[in-house]
Amino acid sequence: MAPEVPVNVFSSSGKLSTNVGYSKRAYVTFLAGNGDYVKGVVGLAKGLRKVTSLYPLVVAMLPDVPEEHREILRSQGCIVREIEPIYPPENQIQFAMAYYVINYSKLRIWNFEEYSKMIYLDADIQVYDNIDHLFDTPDGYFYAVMDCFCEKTWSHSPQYSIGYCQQCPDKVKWPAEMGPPPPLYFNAGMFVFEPSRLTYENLLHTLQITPPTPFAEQDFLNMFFQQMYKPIPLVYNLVLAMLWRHPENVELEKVKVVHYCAAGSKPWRYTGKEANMDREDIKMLVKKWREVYEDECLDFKAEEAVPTERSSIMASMPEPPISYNPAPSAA
Ligand SMILES: O=c1ccn([C@@H]2O[C@H](COP(=O)(O)OP(=O)(O)O)[C@@H](O)[C@H]2O)c(=O)[nH]1
Ligand SMILES: OC[C@H]1O[C@H](O[C@@H]2[C@@H](O)[C@H](O)[C@@H](O)[C@H](O)[C@@H]2O)[C@H](O)[C@@H](O)[C@H]1O
Ligand SMILES: [Mn+2]
Repeated sequence: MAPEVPVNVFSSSGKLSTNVGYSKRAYVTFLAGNGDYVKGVVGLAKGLRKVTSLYPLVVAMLPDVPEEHREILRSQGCIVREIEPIYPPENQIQFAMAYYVINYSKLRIWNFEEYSKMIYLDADIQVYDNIDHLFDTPDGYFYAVMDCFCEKTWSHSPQYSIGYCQQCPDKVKWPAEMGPPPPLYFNAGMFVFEPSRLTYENLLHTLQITPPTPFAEQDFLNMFFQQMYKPIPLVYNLVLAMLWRHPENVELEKVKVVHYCAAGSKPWRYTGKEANMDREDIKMLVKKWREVYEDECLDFKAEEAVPTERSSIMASMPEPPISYNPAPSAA
C-alpha cells in the first residue's frame, strides 16, 4: 500500500498553515474547443469562490477556445493562459474516448513555473468544501485519488477481464500467476503537483517515446509519476461511478470534490437518460452543481477582490506574457 500522507494535512479545517511563505499557489483547469465545457469552468470558478478559496483559478486553454469564452472566464476572475496542443506520438491506438487525444495538452501546466504548487481540476469537477489545505501537503510527491476499473471504459484491461479493482482488492484477488498486481492507479481529473521546467521537459521527452494507451494522458501520468504517487482520500475526487460500483467506500456527506465524469453526468448537458443517471444521488449532485452555476451572488466582482495573499495579489496583476513552446512534432 502506498505510504500514507500525514493525516494532519487532511484534518485541518481548511485554514492555511501559518508557515505559508510567499510561494505562489493556484488552482488550474484545462479548456479546449468552442463547446460547452466553458460552463464547467464557470461553475468551477464560482464553486471555488463559494468555499472562499484563497487562490485564483488559472485556465490553461488551447488556441481553439473562442475570444467570447475567454472573456466570460476573465469576467469570472479566471487567469486565462493560452497553451499549445501536445500530441502523442504517431499511433493506431483506440482511445477509451476519441476526444481523449486532446487531453495530452494538460501537460503544459508543468511549465507554469511562476507557481510553486498547483491543484489541477478537470472542468467537469466541482469543489463543495474548501480544500486549500492540500497546498500544504509535503513537496516532492504527486497527490491524487485512486480510480476504479469497473466501468465498461476499462473493458480493454486485464483488471476488467478478471473483475479485479483496486477499490476492493480482496473481492477478486489478483491471480499470482499474472504476476504482481498493477500499481495503484489515480484518476487524472484532480491532482496536487509542483510545476517545474525540468519535470515539464522530462514529461514531453518521455511522451514522445511512450506508445499511447486507451486512457491517454491519464495512463501516461500514472506511468510517469508511479514512484512519487501518494493516494489521497476519495473525498477529494469522487469519481461518480464509485456510487454504484463501490458504495461501501463512499460517505457522500463527507465528499468535498465531485467529478462528473460518468457518461451522461455533465451537469450542463444532463438529460437523465443514460445508465445510472436516474439515481437520486446523481439527481441531487447535478442539482447542487446547477445551484452554484446559476447563483449570481457567486459571480466575480472585481471591486470586491481584495487580495489576502501574495498569490492573490499577484493574481490581480496583468496576465504574464503568453509563453509557450510549439507542440513537438509527432514522432
Ligand atoms: O471538449 C472538451 C473535452 C475535454 N475538455 C477538458 O478536458 C478534461 C477531461 O475531459 P473529461 O472531463 O470529459 O474526461 P472524463 O473525466 O469525463 O473522462 C475536461 O474536464 C475539460 O477540462 C475540454 O475542455 N473540452
Ligand atoms: O483522458 C483520459 C481521462 O481519463 C479520466 O477519466 C476516465 C477515468 O476516470 C475512468 O476510470 C472512468 O471509467 C471514465 O469514466 C473517466 O472518463 C480522467 O477523469 C480525465 O481527466 C482524463 O484524464
Ligand atoms: Mn473529467
